[in-house]
Amino acid sequence: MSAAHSCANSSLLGNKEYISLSRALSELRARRPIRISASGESLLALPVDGLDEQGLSDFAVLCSPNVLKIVVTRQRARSIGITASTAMALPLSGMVGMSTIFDLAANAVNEGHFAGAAETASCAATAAIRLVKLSRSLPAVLAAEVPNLDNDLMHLIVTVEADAVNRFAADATNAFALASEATIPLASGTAARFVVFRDALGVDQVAIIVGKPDFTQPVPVRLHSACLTGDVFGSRRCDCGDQLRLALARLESLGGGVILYMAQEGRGIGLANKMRAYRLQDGGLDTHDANTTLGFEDDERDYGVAALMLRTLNCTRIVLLTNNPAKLDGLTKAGIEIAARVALEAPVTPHNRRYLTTKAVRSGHKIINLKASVNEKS
Ligand SMILES: Nc1nc2c(ncn2[C@@H]2O[C@H](COP(=O)(O)OP(=O)(O)OP(=O)(O)O)[C@@H](O)[C@H]2O)c(=O)[nH]1
Ligand SMILES: [Zn+2]
Repeated sequence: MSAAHSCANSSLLGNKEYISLSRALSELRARRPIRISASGESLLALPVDGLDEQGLSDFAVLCSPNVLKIVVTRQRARSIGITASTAMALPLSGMVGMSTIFDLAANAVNEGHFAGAAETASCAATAAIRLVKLSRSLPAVLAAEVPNLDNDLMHLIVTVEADAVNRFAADATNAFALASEATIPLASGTAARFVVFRDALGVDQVAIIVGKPDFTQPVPVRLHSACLTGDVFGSRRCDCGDQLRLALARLESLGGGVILYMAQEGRGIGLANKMRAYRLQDGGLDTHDANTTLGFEDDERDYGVAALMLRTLNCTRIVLLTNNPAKLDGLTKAGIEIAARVALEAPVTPHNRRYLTTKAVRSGHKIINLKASVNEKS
């Protein structure tokens, strides 16, 4: 099989914009500041996630005398009591420490430490959040206007344009190449071909061709988002592991099919943030509100990459195994023809009932077992 969608040209002689963006992303992952420019402004930005007191103090010195702001998404702003329809920047008073900053970014309601009123985040600040999100960090950054300094340190800081960030975010996940493939015998006795794609951010996405599907007919496909806790360890908080095993058995009984195992842990927020969301759920929030309290969408997934993978496999007419209407919608919009949907109903248990009910009520998941089990009880 040959690569269908090669990565954006990342050689040194390639696209300069792409190179500076991927460098900026590496800087953010290493918890170092970057500079983001937009018309009329230039900001230094640093992710809140993973920052310690020393990092905060170094950043404050670097930005001095300019005021530090914390930039949060509209969802996070709302959860700390600010009416917002865009990302917001909150000026900080001089003496705040990391615990206050982290509270503002992700924890409790804490409105007492803004030095001034919340402002609509600028283009550069909004782009900073977008880039930080690509690194699977909490969507919150510290930002300040670039101080009027011309020293060696300033020259070391990677600079990107806000517009370029937006182009990069849209393109990077959809530019991917075939990395490798191999055949693996499964415990059930079926052979499966694991085809690994790698996107331009270095993230691996896997298509597992189970058995020998007939590609001249609509191919049975399970589009599955990674869930370490459920898929590997059988967590009872969700139905993921059960659904994965049901899907595999179903594909085998249908003579073969494809599992797209997507690196979209926690509905796209990443494993660390999923654990943060679980802690908020332990405090009483449901799975949707926990995501938005952390500043994310309730579901951050995009199914465009899955559609590209299917196209690469010559699999554009499918039977989709799912209860999730957003998957049907996402793949259809990306040009995949869905000949039929097959439900994938995991057992409802006391542990997962609340989670499944939220999915049914708030995301429209079609879960008949849930109704049956509710009726049984009443
Ligand atoms: N943020 C968050 N993610 C969760 C939680 N519980 C499970 N997940 C993630 O939710 C995703 C579930 O994905 P899928 O199994 O593909 O499916 P789905 O959206 O439930 O739709 P189906 O196709 O019907 O299974 C996985 O990425 C899990 O890691 C939770 O409480 N919070
Ligand atoms: Zn799960």
